[in-house]
Amino acid sequence: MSKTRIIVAGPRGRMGLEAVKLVANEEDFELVAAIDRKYDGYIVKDIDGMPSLDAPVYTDVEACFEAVEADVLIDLTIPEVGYKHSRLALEYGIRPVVGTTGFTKDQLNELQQLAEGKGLGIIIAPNFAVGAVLMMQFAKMAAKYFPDVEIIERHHDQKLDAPSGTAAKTAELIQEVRHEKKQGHENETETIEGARGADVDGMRIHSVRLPGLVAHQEVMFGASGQTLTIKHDSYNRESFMSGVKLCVDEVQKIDTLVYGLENLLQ
Ligand SMILES: NC(=O)C1=CN([C@@H]2O[C@H](COP(=O)(O)OP(=O)(O)OC[C@H]3O[C@@H](n4cnc5c(N)ncnc54)[C@H](OP(=O)(O)O)[C@@H]3O)[C@@H](O)[C@H]2O)C=CC1
Ligand SMILES: O=C(O)C1=N[C@H](C(=O)O)C[C@H](O)C1
Repeated sequence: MSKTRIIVAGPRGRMGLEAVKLVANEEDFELVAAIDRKYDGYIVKDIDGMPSLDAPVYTDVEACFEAVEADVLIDLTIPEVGYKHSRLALEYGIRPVVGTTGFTKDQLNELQQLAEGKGLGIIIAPNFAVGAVLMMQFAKMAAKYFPDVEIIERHHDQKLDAPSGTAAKTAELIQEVRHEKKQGHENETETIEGARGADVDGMRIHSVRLPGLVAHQEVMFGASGQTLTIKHDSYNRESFMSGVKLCVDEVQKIDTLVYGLENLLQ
């Protein structure tokens, strides 16, 4: 069987480096290029801290897609760049697996249309950790019975987007089963702006950013005389890699956009 030919965008990042290591360690995967904004013309193994791989590095994405035959692009960058990479990848017949968070609904719709037009798969997964996906699913189940809910996500202080993609996705899943409800006292006021967090149909999202954290989320439900808390912690970035591998395998079998790893789990 031939190997899956993979391009990683963002290879020096916290997640990108872990993804490069995954590709290096999987027998069925081959790194055919990396997209990096600083090391144009290098070979991956010549960049400090990278595994010993001979794949070329490109800064110009189109030049990369023109020159390199690839099956899958793994994107772990920033939203504007990840969106641009995904569009171009689809144009070039390469299937994107996107971990980058912060895409807008319009961007998701556009990518879905493009993927379907081309008959290609694309997977956008706000969280690749299986435990986090289960946490979101359990939260959705609980929200049917507990409409009062606050999401508290905690991340390292280098994270750019707030709320996290996982929190946004959790809120979307809860919205599917929860009727809009303003929580808290009807006359509550914020004496310091933002004290009650972000408001999604009346439910609240709180984003904590501190050094020392990796990626953590609690979904807390309350009802008369009881609370229920569903919690997930990622203590390192390896926790995301089995999900990345699953997405690389699955994206080659589909011809539309899949948003969320839960859609791939049996
Ligand atoms: N789906 C999931 O399970 C997970 C998703 N994420 C998401 O993945 C993304 C990356 O996270 P993380 O690895 O922690 O972030 P890092 O900041 O560590 O890495 C981001 C990478 O993107 C590159 N980059 C930044 N700006 C540009 C640009 N304008 N053009 C090209 N490359 C650029 C950076 O290069 P440079 O060093 O030069 O800035 C770096 O290599 C985030 O959106 C995060 O939310 C994170 C963890 C899990
Ligand atoms: O930036 C991160 O670190 C993470 N980003 C994703 C998100 O925004 O939900 C996934 C995970 O929480 C780690």
